[in-house]
Amino acid sequence: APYKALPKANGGRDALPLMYDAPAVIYRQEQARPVPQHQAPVEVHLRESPREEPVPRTHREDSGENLMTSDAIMNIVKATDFASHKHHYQRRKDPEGSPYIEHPVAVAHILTQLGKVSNPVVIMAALLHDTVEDTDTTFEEIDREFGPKVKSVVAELTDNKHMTKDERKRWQILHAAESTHEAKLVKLADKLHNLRDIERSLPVNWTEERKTQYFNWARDVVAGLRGTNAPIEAALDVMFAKYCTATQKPDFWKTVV
Ligand SMILES: Nc1nc2c(ncn2[C@@H]2O[C@H](COP(=O)(O)OP(=O)(O)O)[C@@H](OP(=O)(O)OP(=O)(O)O)[C@H]2O)c(=O)[nH]1
Repeated sequence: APYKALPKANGGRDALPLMYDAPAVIYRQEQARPVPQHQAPVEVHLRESPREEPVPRTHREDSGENLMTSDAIMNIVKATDFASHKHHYQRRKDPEGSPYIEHPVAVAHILTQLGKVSNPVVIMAALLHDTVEDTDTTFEEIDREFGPKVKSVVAELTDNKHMTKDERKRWQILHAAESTHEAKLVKLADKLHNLRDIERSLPVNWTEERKTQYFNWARDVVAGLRGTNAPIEAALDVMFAKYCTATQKPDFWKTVV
C-alpha cells in the first residue's frame, strides 16, 4: 500500500494519520521548510497521486445531492467493522497472505477516491460484497443490519454457489449488463482492485497464462458494465491494454455450455 511505503513526515510525529487523511497538508508543510534529500521522493509521490486528493463536492458522482448524513457515516463505519469481523480468518491468495479485508476496503476506496462515488448504499455494498459469498454471513443478516437496499445490491454481487466455477465465470460475462447501476459500480471497482492486485503480486500457483486468462475474462465482464463510471473504466482500460491478449480464441469459461 502506498501509505506504508512513504517515509515519515514531521520527524515521525503524527505522520501516519496525516499521510492518510490529508497528504496535501504534508506537502505544504514540507515546502515550507528545507526538505532533506532522503525525503524528496515524497514530493514526487504526492504530486503523482491524484487518488489521494480530497474529493471536491462538485466532482462527486451525485453532484452533492446525496450529501452524507451522520447516520450514513455511522452505517459505513459499521459495515467496515462488520466486514472486518466476518473476514477475520480469511487471507488473500497473494504470497504474503494479506488479510482479506484489505480487498473490500480497497474497493470502497476506489469508488470514493477515483470514482467520486458518495452514495452510502454503494459504499456499504462494496465493503460487504464478499461477506455472503465467502463467510457465514446470510442475506437476512445484511438486511437486518444494513437494510433491504444494501442487501439487494450485495445479492447482485454474490456468486451463485450452486454453479460450477466455469459457469459462474460465464454467468458474470453474460449477465453483467443486467445489473443495477449500484451493482455495476461495485463490480467495476472490484475488478480494478483484483487486476491491480494481480499486477502487484501474482496469486500463489498462478501461471502467466492464468493471469492472462483472468485479465481477458475481466475485460469481457467489464464490456457489459460500460457507461457507468468513466474514471474507473479508464483505469481498467489501462490494465487491459497492458495485459489482455487481442486473440479471438475462446477462453476456457466461454466453452462451458
Ligand atoms: N487478484 C487477486 N484475487 C484474489 C486474491 N485473493 C483472493 N482473490 C479472489 O480470487 C478470485 C480470482 O480467482 P479465481 O481463481 O479466478 O476465482 P475463484 O476464487 O472463484 O476460484 C477473485 O474473486 P472472484 O469472485 O472469482 O472474481 P471477481 O468476480 O471478484 O473478480 C478474487 O476476489 C488475491 O490475492 N489477488
